[in-house]
Amino acid sequence: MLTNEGLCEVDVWPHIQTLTSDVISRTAFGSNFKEGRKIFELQREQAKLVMKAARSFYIPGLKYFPTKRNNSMKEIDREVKTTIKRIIDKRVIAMKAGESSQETTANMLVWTMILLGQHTDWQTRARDEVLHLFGKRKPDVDGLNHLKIINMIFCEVLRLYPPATIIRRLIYKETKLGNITLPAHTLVEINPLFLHHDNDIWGDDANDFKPERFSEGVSKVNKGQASYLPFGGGPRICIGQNFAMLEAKMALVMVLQCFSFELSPSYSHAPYTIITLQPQFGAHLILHKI
Ligand code: HEM
Repeated sequence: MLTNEGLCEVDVWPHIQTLTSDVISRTAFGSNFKEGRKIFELQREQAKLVMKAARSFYIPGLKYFPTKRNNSMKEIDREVKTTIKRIIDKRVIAMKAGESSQETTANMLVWTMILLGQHTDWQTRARDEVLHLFGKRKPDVDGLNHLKIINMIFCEVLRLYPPATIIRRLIYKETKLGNITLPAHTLVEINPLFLHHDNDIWGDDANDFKPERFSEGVSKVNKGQASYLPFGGGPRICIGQNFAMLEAKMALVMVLQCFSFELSPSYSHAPYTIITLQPQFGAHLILHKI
């Protein structure tokens, strides 16, 4: 794959998706990880169909008609259920949480590689930190917890490209929100993407990649408000956030130890949402072996 100059162009997006679904499949399904991975592949297909349905005209009752899309969705649903049942029958604990967690972690990693391919000064700072802590050694958990620059970078990536773009809450009793009174059973949608780009909260440079914002941790940035919500908040906050951060750090450290990279001219910037926030046309990078 490498040219004589030791570089090559790779769309890293599909590889990152394989990596994160492999990690969660092995963690959740143990020796049955191949079947687990199949579930994630089916779910990716399902997400595309759900988005198509959400973007088309709403006709009451249409979902009960045997259209091509409805039939495909039912077929995928059946296959996912049969596969999960097969795994449970073999007495392996299937972790339901894994369904979208591999996707969100993949999103965080891919946007990180894209942004570091663009902001190579931060890539150099991250690599210096990695080489200082680990050299070319395999990273260990203790060392991963000491990564400060990489932590700041991930926080800023999650601010600019929060994988979960919508958080929902169903209000169970009448609630006052500022000067609005919301009746019971109202569905409230919070959009972290808008919140994270709000100039009033983040300043005029809200759209810029500036990991230094997080140099003193997340709580300083929040200023006592819930203005930074990549993992949601409250009692239903993401339970996998530490797992995700550890996994992403491990992967990024190993990439930084082996390669330097920059954005390829064939990369085209098109964030879009298929349940989670993804790069529509992949993530083409030029890798240099180091
Ligand atoms: C960068 C990666 C991830 C992001 C950005 C993310 C984001 C989120 C968000 C926004 C929520 C909703 C929280 C709320 O409603 O307040 C959530 C819930 C959840 N996440 Fe994650 N997540 C990630 C990775 C993971 C991983 C790796 C796992 C499991 C290993 C996981 C398991 C869960 C579970 C089980 C919930 C539901 C919690 C509940 O309803 O009580 N997540 N996540």
